[in-house]
Amino acid sequence: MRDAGEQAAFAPALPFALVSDRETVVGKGSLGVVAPGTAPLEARVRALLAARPEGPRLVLGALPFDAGAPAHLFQPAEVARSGSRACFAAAFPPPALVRPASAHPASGAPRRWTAHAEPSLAAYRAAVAEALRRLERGDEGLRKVVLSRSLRLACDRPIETSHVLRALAEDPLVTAYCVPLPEREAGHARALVGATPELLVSRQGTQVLSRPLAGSARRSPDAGEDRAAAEALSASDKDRREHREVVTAILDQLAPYCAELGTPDGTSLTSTATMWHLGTRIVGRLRDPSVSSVELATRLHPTPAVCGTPREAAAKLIAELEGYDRGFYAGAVGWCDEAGDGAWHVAIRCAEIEGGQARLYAGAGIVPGSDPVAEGEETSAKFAALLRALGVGEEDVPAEDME
Ligand SMILES: C=C(O[C@H]1C=CC=C(C(=O)O)[C@@H]1O)C(=O)O
Repeated sequence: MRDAGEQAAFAPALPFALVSDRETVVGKGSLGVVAPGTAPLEARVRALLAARPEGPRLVLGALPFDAGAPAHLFQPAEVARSGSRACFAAAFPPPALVRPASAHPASGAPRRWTAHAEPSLAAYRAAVAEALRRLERGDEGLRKVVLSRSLRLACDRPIETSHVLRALAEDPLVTAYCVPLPEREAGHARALVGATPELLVSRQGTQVLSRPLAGSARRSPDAGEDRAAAEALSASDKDRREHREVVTAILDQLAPYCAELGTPDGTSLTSTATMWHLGTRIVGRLRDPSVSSVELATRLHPTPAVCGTPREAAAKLIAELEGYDRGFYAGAVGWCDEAGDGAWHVAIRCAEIEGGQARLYAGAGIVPGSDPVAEGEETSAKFAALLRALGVGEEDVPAEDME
């Protein structure tokens, strides 16, 4: 574990950004990092802000999937916020030459990519089949588990993260994000970059909002097929069960904190440029306005949209069957200010980029009745937005890993 001195030396190589039509937050530089420790994260956030009264009154960053691993939260040296995308263009100006965002305008010759799946699609299907056996036996009361796989990409030159972020932010239905991470090798900028459709929790005054998603279908460029995919998802009992696990868990976790709590619109279809999902808006009013957005995020995370139910049994099965550390994938990215207001988005549809390497992650919720082939196909569909933003062609990924 790094000590507090090293943490404070964090020098982000690129800005932090959360970008959507509703809210954009851009942070540059770092005045200090929330120290690791055993005190609750919200107390450590307050301690950092109290120690540096000269800086912006908020922290930005990422929470890892494993709630026991250290969070990466820092106080930026400068921050810009807007209720639209206004401050995004100023921090990430579009390149002078107008070409498709995925063409990486500064790079000259076309980029060459190599890709391999880790685990392979075949191994992922086998893991899903094993999870189904455990679910059907009811081991440890298991009802749902979310299993992921990853794609490792290597480029013949450094990946231009800001181009990737701009390309992801073209989808108006997602929150695009870039979280600079501490470098592991000098000069190899490292960042978590993605485009999530899912809000873990936001808090503004006493208003609490969560918008969980679970249940998915690939979108189609053909309007008829696209509508049919949406209707099949809406009617799918398997997907509705998968979704209900998430909504129930979030309502249960929020109930002790809220005077009013409900799902005023019920469950409905929602989409990104590449996927359909089932979504539910959960709204609440806090009993105690001193409960911060970080505290709410750490209580809710990991929801059954990324882990499963019961939480501990699902996390154990994920560790056994996935066999890799998810890092910040399936964690949360966001911000929290001194008053406790803030927003935390589920860190999915993302890649960890480091120099010329990118590791993409995608997962799918498994419940009794899931099909290993269909779940594998769902993870392939979830890679599509990132592959497009990186400028990686389907032909660059081994066909047997992208069916
Ligand atoms: C875990 C992921 O998606 C979650 C969010 C929406 C729909 C999901 C699903 O249908 O399985 C997942 O729960 C991911 O994209 O890696």
